[in-house]
Amino acid sequence: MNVSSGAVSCSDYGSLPGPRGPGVLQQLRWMSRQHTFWNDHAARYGPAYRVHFPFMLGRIAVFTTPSAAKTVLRLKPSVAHAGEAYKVLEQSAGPSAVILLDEDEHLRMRKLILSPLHGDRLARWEGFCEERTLQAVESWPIGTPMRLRPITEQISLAVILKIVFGVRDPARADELSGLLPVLFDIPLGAAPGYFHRFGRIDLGPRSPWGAFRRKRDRIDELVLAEVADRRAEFARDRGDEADEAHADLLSMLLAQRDEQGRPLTDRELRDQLVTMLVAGHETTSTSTAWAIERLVRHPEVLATLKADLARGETTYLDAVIKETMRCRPVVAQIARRLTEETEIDGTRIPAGTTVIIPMAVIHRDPDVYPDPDAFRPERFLDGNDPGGYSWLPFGGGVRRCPGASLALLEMRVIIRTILERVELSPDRDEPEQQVVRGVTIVPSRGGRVVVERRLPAPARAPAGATV
Ligand code: HEM
Repeated sequence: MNVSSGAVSCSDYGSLPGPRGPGVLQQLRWMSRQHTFWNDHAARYGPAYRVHFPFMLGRIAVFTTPSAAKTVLRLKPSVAHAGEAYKVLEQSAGPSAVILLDEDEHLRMRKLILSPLHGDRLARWEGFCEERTLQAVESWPIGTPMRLRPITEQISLAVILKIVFGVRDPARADELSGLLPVLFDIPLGAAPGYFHRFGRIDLGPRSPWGAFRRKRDRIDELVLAEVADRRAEFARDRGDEADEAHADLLSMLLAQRDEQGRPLTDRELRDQLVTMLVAGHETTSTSTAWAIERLVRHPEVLATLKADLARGETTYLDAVIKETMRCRPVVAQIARRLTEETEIDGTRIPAGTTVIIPMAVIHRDPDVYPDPDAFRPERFLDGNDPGGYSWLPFGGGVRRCPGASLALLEMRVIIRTILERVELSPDRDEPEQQVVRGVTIVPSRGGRVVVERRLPAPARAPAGATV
């Protein structure tokens, strides 16, 4: 058995409190309001409780303290399987996607996809991101409410398409961009197909699963056509990744060989590419929209940020981003399936149980974040940062989001560029509600703002060169 440190006496999973109602209702409630579900239950049952989702995960133990998060995220990869816990994503991501693998297979694939996401490689995308943001800002109407989230989504999508494919064929990239939302904004009628094969009944293009499947098949065709073109290109000129034309993920994956000298299969390539495209833009664009949603409703924070940016400083901007991701985490929880009985915060959790760490609750712990509803970036300044396992928007341990540095870079560039070029106000005073869209939590009205006026370009060198 795995044992967490610090436990004095130990209780069993069965003694954990939790709702008595049917599991189906528990799961439906979670699906409609993930963050509220975890918070309401924590308020009622305390820092450790159990729930049951019959169509997904089954028996679940929920832990809401930073110390439990630390224990769970430091468990050996052979004991805590994230791939198994995220199995519900298989219909979008594909069975060989890095997020669905565990242990050695996971480690191998993760190493491969990390190559283009290293800090020093990322700087090259900064100029492209700024350029796309400026193009978008120029077309914004003055005085008319508009939704920010679709705009930030387009910017992040353009960036991730460049990083993943390098984009040789713009028409293919455009068609792909239009189709991708079906993989994360899952139509209600197709949702049962994610949980069970009985939900995957194709009654033609107008049936929910039929429509979903056809779009997914078309995405696969487009991705595989790109893979075929690039395999041919690779065989011809063997790209050097130092050369800009081969700095994308696909070029890097094409060059990989396993111990037997075999390249990745088409299926493996498709699953990594699609996962990166989806995971790599929806979360980032939503977080960016939340940051602006929070800023326009907190004029004093906005003024401090603008003054800081005008001095060429980005410390406060980083604190604003951290505070946004604390109080509006776009992913509400992370999960691990235990392969062995494990003791967590003094409770023995049997093998086969899924352990959930809901960031949506940890980020609101008043002992760590006093007055948790207040939007206060100062919490993260001057050594106040509680750090460690209290701030987990990107998850943690060996499964920590590999795109975190890219996401933070994009958020910095997009927020700074927008604030330097336009003066924004909220379309109404009330904050936007947090609503579930697929696997992320988005602003209920899309992050609506009004452009009050345009601002003159700041006297500052543009960000790194355009790729
Ligand atoms: C604000 C933006 C983002 C947020 C909040 C976010 C959040 C997360 C979270 C919570 C996880 C699960 C971690 C765990 O279980 O411990 C994850 C995994 C992952 N994310 Fe992100 N993510 C973001 C951006 C990105 C970007 C930009 C990319 C790609 C470029 C990306 C690719 C992935 C992948 C491939 C995984 C699976 C990693 C693995 O299984 O080893 N994400 N992300």
